[in-house]
Amino acid sequence: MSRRINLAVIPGDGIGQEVVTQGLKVLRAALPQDVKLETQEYDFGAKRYHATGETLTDTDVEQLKGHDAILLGAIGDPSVPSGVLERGFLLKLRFLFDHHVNLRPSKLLPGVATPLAGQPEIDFVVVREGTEGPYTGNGGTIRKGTPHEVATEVSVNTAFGVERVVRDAFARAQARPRKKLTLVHKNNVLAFAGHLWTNVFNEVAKEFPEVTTDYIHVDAATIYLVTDPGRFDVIVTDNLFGDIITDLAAAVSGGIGVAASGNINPSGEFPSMFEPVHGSAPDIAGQGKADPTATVLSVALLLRHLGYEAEAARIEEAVAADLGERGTAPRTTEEIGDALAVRVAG
Ligand SMILES: NC(=O)c1ccc[n+]([C@@H]2O[C@H](COP(=O)([O-])OP(=O)(O)OC[C@H]3O[C@@H](n4cnc5c(N)ncnc54)[C@H](O)[C@@H]3O)[C@@H](O)[C@H]2O)c1
Ligand SMILES: CC(C)[C@H](C(=O)O)[C@@H](O)C(=O)O
Ligand SMILES: [Mg+2]
Repeated sequence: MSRRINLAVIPGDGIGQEVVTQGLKVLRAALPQDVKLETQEYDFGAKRYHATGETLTDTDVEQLKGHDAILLGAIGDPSVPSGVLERGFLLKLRFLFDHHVNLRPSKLLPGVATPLAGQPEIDFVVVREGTEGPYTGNGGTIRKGTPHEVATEVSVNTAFGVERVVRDAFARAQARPRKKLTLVHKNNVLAFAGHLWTNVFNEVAKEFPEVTTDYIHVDAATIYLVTDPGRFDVIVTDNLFGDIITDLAAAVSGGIGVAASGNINPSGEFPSMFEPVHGSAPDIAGQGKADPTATVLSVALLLRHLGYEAEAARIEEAVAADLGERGTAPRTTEEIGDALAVRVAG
């Protein structure tokens, strides 16, 4: 295991800086003395865009390649046209660094409020494909701005891309106690892509006889995520469906403020990037209201990815203990970060 972590830190926009500061605080508290943490901060986001017109240059990409991992707060700001930073920075980086496994765990911890009735058992992982689907920018517009405008946004699904993420999801299901994998798609309507996903899923399933499998249409999946989330163990799904169901998954398992994610490049060819599922939350930015827990849990995913399992587990235990005792009195972003850092260090 490397005893040095060379981390790229991208606070980004809105609440990004606030939550990343707390994430780094907890990271420092979790690391043993002999692990040297080197961080380099990058100023990607709205400010840089307004100053230079750039979102992510070739030079930036080369520099980012030199890091062991990336910690991102969030990107996106009302002062920048929608999509410019999301596509020009975030998706560009996910694609260039081949982050094809977008890992989004959901666990309802004891004592944590959920809008669902009772206290259902929620402990599942969504493996969201991260480089294909309707996200690739394959589309166009004709007769723009006229009453006869036509817009297309093509969903790209390759056998190569689907197979590698499905295989990853099977391996993750195999490693979990329940060993269950659910394919979520919409193969009754999106027949071409749905056929490819279903076929690949069924083929790869033959290599994992211990894994129980099922299939659910994405619309029905939103029902079960609310009425029977305990049925899920690992879910594999395409990029857009995964985006949508993981916000819903967050909402039922403690809220968007505690939902973590990893954009993983499993081969290690490029650094993986860890970030909260949420965005830059301009509605609460700069007010100390953002919950940094999602970022802290993303730091735990980052540590696990780099081989620091004990440190990752300690962060998760600290979060579980803190959430269990939170009560209703509101705390600031910094107060939550401090409390977590103390628990982790203690
Ligand atoms: N990975 C990313 O960088 C990322 C992810 C999602 C959205 N975005 C971008 O962020 C901007 C805002 O998007 P949005 O409003 O659709 O989604 P959002 O996730 O930023 O906010 C949705 C709601 O959740 C709340 N929220 C989010 N994070 C929270 C936290 N840590 N603690 C407490 N409440 C929190 C917000 O206040 C808001 O009410 C847009 O520009 C969007 O494109 C970026
Ligand atoms: C901001 C946007 C590009 C992004 C996505 O759709 O993947 C976000 O919603 C997320 O969930 O990380
Ligand atoms: Mg999203």
